[in-house]
Amino acid sequence: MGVEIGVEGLTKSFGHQVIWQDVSLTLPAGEVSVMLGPSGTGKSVFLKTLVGLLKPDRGSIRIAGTDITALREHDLYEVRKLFGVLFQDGALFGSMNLYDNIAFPLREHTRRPESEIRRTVLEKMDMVGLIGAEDKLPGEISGGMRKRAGLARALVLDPEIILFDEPDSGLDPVRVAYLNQLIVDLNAQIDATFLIVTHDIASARQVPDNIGLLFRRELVMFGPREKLLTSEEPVVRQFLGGRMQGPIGMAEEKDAAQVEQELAQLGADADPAPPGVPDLTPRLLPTAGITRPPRWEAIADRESLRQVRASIRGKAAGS
Ligand SMILES: Nc1ncnc2c1ncn2[C@@H]1O[C@H](COP(=O)(O)OP(=O)(O)OP(=O)(O)O)[C@@H](O)[C@H]1O
Repeated sequence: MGVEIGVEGLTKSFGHQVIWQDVSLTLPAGEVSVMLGPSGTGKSVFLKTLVGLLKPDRGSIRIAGTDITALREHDLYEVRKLFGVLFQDGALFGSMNLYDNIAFPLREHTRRPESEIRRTVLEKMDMVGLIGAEDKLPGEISGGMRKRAGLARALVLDPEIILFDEPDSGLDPVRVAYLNQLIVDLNAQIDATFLIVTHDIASARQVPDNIGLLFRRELVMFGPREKLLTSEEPVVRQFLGGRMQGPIGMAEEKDAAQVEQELAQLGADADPAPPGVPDLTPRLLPTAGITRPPRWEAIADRESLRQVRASIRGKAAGS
């Protein structure tokens, strides 16, 4: 069922620049978590720290019970095998066709025979809908296909944890919708813990079990999707509402006086999500036909219960 990642008091700086400090959270085993935050708040740095590519200044990262911040490079190499990472641009080798790109980790890290490699590569290409594109070069396919090829490559070593660095960047809304469905379907099919870094609020509303928000060098909040989506914390509401009014400024945080002035100007009426009114977008469920593990059955039951309640409330309000 994937592995749990426990982060405690994590701090990272480059020279005098503190990126974030005292970050504590638990990524529950097998669940999908999303990390949000304005540009430059250190989301990619967080992913790189989790996978051991960057060393934190302080704090611990427990993966399957081991604090990886205390490990030497050789042992970290073993831990990294637990991870599959989907980099922003798919990070494919431009001169290799998709088949060889996807086979690459298997040829590098295992001694499996080519027949077995072939079976695994085709299985993962099938999972991401790329069968038939084996001979294509990365330069010959669309951005969406490159992301899916990157995802197939992240899957070949059967990772326990998959990190997605802005999987939606550079994709049109329709491709983002397909990719989100693919992420949910994969989570139902494989036993892995997912962490997705994204700017896309629509994805954050529909896809994860948990949402976190990095801002002002801190983890403002991390918790179940429902908690964040109904939060009245100003930073969370501004970010999830995609609004200019609030503590988050164009280049950096605004000063308190400016925030007060804007909120006063805005007035309660203009706020699209007034306090106390939960805006719960329905959760994206695995495609029909995919066998759901008990975790997803429970999510689907909760979702249909929520829809029944919403329709009863709607009828009561209309009568
Ligand atoms: N290796 C490094 N050395 C020095 N500074 C770095 C390094 N890597 C990242 N930074 C700095 O850390 C800060 C956070 O960068 P990061 O890419 O993690 O932000 P982000 O939240 O992922 O941004 P975006 O949403 O725009 O991708 C930036 O100021 C960046 O310049």
